[in-house]
Amino acid sequence: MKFITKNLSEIKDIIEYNKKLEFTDYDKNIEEIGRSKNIVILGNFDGIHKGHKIILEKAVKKAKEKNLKTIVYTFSEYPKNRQNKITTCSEKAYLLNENKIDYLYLEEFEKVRNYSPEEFVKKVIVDILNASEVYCGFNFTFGKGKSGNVVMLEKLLKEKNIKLNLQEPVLDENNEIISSTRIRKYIENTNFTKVKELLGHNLIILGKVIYGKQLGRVIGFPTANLRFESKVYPEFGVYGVKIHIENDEKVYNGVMNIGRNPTVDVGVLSVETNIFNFNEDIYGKVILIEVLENIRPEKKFNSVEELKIQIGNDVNYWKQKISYWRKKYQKETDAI
Ligand SMILES: Cc1cc2nc3c(=O)[nH]c(=O)nc-3n(C[C@H](O)[C@H](O)[C@H](O)COP(=O)(O)O)c2cc1C
Ligand SMILES: Nc1ncnc2c1ncn2[C@@H]1O[C@H](COP(=O)(O)OP(=O)(O)O)[C@@H](O)[C@H]1O
Repeated sequence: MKFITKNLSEIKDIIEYNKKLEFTDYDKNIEEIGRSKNIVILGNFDGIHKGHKIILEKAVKKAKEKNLKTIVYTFSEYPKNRQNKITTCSEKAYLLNENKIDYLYLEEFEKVRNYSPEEFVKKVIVDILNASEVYCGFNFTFGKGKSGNVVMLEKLLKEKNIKLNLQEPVLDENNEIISSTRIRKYIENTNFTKVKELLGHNLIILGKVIYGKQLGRVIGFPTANLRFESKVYPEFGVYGVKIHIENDEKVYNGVMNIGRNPTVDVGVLSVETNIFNFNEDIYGKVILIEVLENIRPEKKFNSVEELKIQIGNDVNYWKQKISYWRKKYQKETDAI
């Protein structure tokens, strides 16, 4: 997958994590997509849930049949869910690449926010994206103040000889519409069975390992700390996770704490993971965490000694669970 963006800082984590994702010149990529027609997929795609994946799959299949490229056109930072997004730009890029998209176009919202629906179709879909077909969901809106809906989009595209493929709502097992809003609630309530059912993958957290208090190693549980992003997190607490490390083929198990470390800290928000059977310096490396299960809420202990005992219990609990699953599913691999 290639990126079309002028804001490199938003995707630097994913580019470091996956060295195969080439970053090429903005102008060169714009020129490249202008050379032949493309399949364009429009939407915010927060989370890349099962509904999104169905649109992506259909678009990719069509592109293969017609020997065309797929472009996901989305906003890099969308004001509506700046604070409570499910996926950061880098996480979205990771998931879109998994779904075999050719180009990810990250648009600056400010640049197009005042376009009328007509202008948007002409300037973006026709002139820049060079679309032969467009895919989007039933509730897609566009243009100044969200003045355009899918009915208007279909009409405007038809005038330009572009076909619109509209995706009807995708339902979950209880016949409820799968939506980013519902998934956000399930994440906050730590209902990871539902999160996985609606996303079609485990909740992921991708980020660079930064320096913390350097106390973890002293109490016997070093933790790889990630910067706290403005996005939706499960409630403060301890979680069983899988960890993938940049440039490392292995998948590791571990336990993660999200919170303010009230026992020892003045309240800095942190996301930190103790990786099992691991002993390397990974400061500055990008890691990807898959969140599997809630173990317990974060707590203020009376002493660091008590905290240390409890972390030991958390680690043992999760290790036992892993060995139970390994036996049950007869898995040979290190990570569950
Ligand atoms: C599995 C696990 C559980 C944790 N639970 C708590 C907790 O309940 N309360 C708390 O104050 N800190 C908790 N922490 C965070 C520790 O306070 C933190 O890891 C330690 O202070 C080291 O921080 P550092 O990585 O910045 O050096 C937990 C950490 C881990 C790995
Ligand atoms: N098993 C492990 N789990 C997590 N980090 C580890 C592990 N082994 C070594 N490390 C390294 O140690 C660092 C964490 O040590 P820690 O004392 O908690 O320092 P900090 O407070 O800076 O995170 C990690 O960033 C990583 O580079």
